[in-house]
Amino acid sequence: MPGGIDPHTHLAMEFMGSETIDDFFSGQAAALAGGTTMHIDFVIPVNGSLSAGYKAYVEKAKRSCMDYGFHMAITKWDETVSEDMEIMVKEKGINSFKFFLAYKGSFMVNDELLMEGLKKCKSLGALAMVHAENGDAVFEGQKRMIELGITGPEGHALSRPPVLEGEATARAIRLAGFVNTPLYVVHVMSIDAMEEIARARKSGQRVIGEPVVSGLVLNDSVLWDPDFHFAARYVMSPPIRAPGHGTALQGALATGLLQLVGTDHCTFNSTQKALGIGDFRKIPNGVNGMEERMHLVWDTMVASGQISVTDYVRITSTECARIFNIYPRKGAVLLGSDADIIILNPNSSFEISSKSHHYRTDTNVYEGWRGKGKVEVTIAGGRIVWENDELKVVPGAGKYIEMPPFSYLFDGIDKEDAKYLSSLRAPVKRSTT
Ligand SMILES: NC(=O)NCCC(=O)O
Ligand SMILES: [Zn+2]
Repeated sequence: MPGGIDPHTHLAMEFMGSETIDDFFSGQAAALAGGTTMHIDFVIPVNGSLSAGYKAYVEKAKRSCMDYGFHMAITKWDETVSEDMEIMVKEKGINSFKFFLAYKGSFMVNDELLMEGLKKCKSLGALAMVHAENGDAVFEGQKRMIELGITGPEGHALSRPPVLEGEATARAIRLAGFVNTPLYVVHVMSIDAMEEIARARKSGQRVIGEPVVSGLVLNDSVLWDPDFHFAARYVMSPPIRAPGHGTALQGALATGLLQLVGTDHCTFNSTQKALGIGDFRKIPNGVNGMEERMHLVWDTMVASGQISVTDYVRITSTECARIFNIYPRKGAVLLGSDADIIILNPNSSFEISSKSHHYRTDTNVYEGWRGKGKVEVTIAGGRIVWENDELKVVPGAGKYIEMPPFSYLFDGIDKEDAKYLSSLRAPVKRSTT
């Protein structure tokens, strides 16, 4: 089957101490256990420029073992950002931009900035992505928890309940509808957000929903664990939800209400997570998933009989390639495609442990998980790169994949816009006499 494509990881959270960059480059094997291409979110610190960030990350990515592409996060707005976006799309092969509706005081954008970004994305044929949580309300929720004396990791979940994810998802969807441009909702973690996406799609709106492995297979009980260090490992945003959300998200994937599975891989080690002892707001957000995605989705959804092998290929590979406009080069085994192929043995089993994983980080949120369905061989670009649990490729072998704008999600938007304009019955010609 075609190799996995991870639509969403966080390389550049390294400026916050994340070790993801090492997982990706030095840890090498992580994503090759079934993944052949990854998509990296690349968050520029608020005072940096898009062009400078791009240059820096292109340089680092030269060490990559696997093919990769970039998304870029937009955290502020001015003429330079707008011009840089244009350069990124037209000259650098970036066709998606992420907007954070959460993280008040750092990455968060307000509605005005979001709309500027949506309009710019539309004009460039680039896909707007949103981290959908109401950042102002989360801030309020955090204050409430601290006032109640709730300072541990459970305060993280309690301060940003599903309703705040649902609200931001609905708002982003409506604003994207108002601008009439496609929208991609990253890390959908709750029924509330999923239902907003499903409703919008039913009405014909161009909205894509991406749940992530952690949200599909874990539940929030871990955040109530009496051991701070254990609980803190699971802090990510939006939070891992109460039992019931994950199974509903699996059902939505199975029935096509949600479209593809990401990881939002963004690891922090125990020392970094311990920064939040006594104040959950200081626990760096993020969990692993890059190395486990293909195995866990197979185990929980295919081995359990919930979806077919064809569906598995669609949600782990093909749909991502189509959305980011690199199909059929990626996401397919066809004449002329990149020959990215995995051989997954449904009868062999896997076990996850921080002792054997290929990340730099010292913990694994899926510790002890055993399951069925193991990727035994990964072929990238026609060459075996992973076999017998061994990496057979050297840093630098991965290629940068340019992603052209105007994916299928933009088909027909011009006609819809023309229809809208002709529906206005305005301006009304009036005589002033
Ligand atoms: N998701 C998460 O907790 N960490 C990565 C940054 C983000 O996307 O929120
Ligand atoms: Zn995010």
